[in-house]
Amino acid sequence: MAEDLKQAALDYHANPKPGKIAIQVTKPTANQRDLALAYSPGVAEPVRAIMANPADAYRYTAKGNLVGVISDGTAVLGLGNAGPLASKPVMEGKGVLFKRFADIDVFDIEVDAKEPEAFIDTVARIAPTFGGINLEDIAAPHCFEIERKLSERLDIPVFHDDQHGTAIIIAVGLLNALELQGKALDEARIVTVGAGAAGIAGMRLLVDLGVPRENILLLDSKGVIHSGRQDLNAYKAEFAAATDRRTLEDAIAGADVFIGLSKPDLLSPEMLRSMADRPVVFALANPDPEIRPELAHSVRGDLIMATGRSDYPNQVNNVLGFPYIFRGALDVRATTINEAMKIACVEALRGIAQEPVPAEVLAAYGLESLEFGPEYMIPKPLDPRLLERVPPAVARAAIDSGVATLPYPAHYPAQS
Ligand SMILES: NC(=O)C1=CN([C@@H]2O[C@H](COP(=O)(O)OP(=O)(O)OC[C@H]3O[C@@H](n4cnc5c(N)ncnc54)[C@H](OP(=O)(O)O)[C@@H]3O)[C@@H](O)[C@H]2O)C=CC1
Ligand SMILES: CC(=O)C(=O)O
Ligand SMILES: [Mg+2]
Repeated sequence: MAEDLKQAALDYHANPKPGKIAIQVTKPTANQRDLALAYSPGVAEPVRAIMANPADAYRYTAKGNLVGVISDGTAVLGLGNAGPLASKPVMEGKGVLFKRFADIDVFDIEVDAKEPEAFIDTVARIAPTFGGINLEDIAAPHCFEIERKLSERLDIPVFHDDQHGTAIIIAVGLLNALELQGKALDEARIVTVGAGAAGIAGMRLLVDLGVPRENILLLDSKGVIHSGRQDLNAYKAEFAAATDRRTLEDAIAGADVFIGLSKPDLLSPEMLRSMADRPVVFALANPDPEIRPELAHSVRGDLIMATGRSDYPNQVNNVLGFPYIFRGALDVRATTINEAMKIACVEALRGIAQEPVPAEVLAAYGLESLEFGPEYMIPKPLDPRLLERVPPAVARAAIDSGVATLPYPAHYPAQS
């Protein structure tokens, strides 16, 4: 990152007051009567109502529009185990995105828990506060157990964003990028570096969407995940390939797609040169991608390139997913976020990128024109159509798949 952007980022977070998000009071507090309603004695009435009928918590408290963004700080972006305290700017950032894009309130919670059980117990104990739990930046393999056990224990949606949010956006981007490159999803040879939360969930969703497992080579820090390895956890073992290829250099030769969910600068110019014609390169590590777009474009002119960042075209980032998935899930009070809801989100997002771009999106990005193509194959985060289209698709899928407890919202489609 350029030095001036680094300093600007620190200033942005520090001034005019520290952090990026604050709490707002939503009811009058001007006089004695207001206080008598807000607090004692008035507050006892909703307490009594909720004691008699727990569902009244959704009527009388902020629970129904409140998501817990919760991390243990073990996989903060691509910066590794930064710890819970240093994860707080990212968690506040997710809160900003939830609020800005889907009007969802967030408490960010950073938990100092070394073991999954301690983390699970902490989240389960505070869960009554929330309408949903967004787990963030929790390293594999603990993230899988944490999400599964919390989902079993709680009757509100529990969603590990780095797994499913990322997987959904990768699928959207890949479907559109392959279409532009004239390649079929079920024929493309895919090499993914990073077999953690994002890598495993991303590949699982692609398999669900029709990618043959044998078309995927997955790599971790030790190289290709192959059937001869004795050091694989159960999640990596799902993708163990019968192959002689061992390194990224071996794996990438002739591949159609590179997906990076790992660390900076792992894809060299020579490796990029060795890929098939018209490749797709998603270098998604944040903040520094597996290959810089400037470098990639200087190596070959026939690629479609995406990063996870806001300052390049084609931002493949879970910001396109989690605000709208939770909006749809909360609005029908879904008990979980299931595969049908994820796939509905993929379809809704995919279509938006293929349609004409509204003037307000052009204005937000300082562009004169933009159309579906190599430099625009996924919607821009500031596109108001995201809120209009994605929550309805998710809500409908929740209803159709039987996990909604409220009917389709009368006020849909939501407007930004
Ligand atoms: N653009 C987006 O929307 C998103 C991007 N990401 C990015 O993906 C990356 C991973 O995140 P996440 O899955 O949550 O983290 P995890 O900690 O769960 O997984 C990290 C994975 O990266 C692998 N890895 C580390 N170093 C190397 C290396 N030198 N070569 C190959 N593989 C390596 C690890 O290998 P091993 O298993 O051997 O330790 C592990 O499999 C981060 O950079 C993050 O910013 C994540 C979510 C969303
Ligand atoms: C985008 C995101 O969630 C990550 O890089 O971890
Ligand atoms: Mg994350």
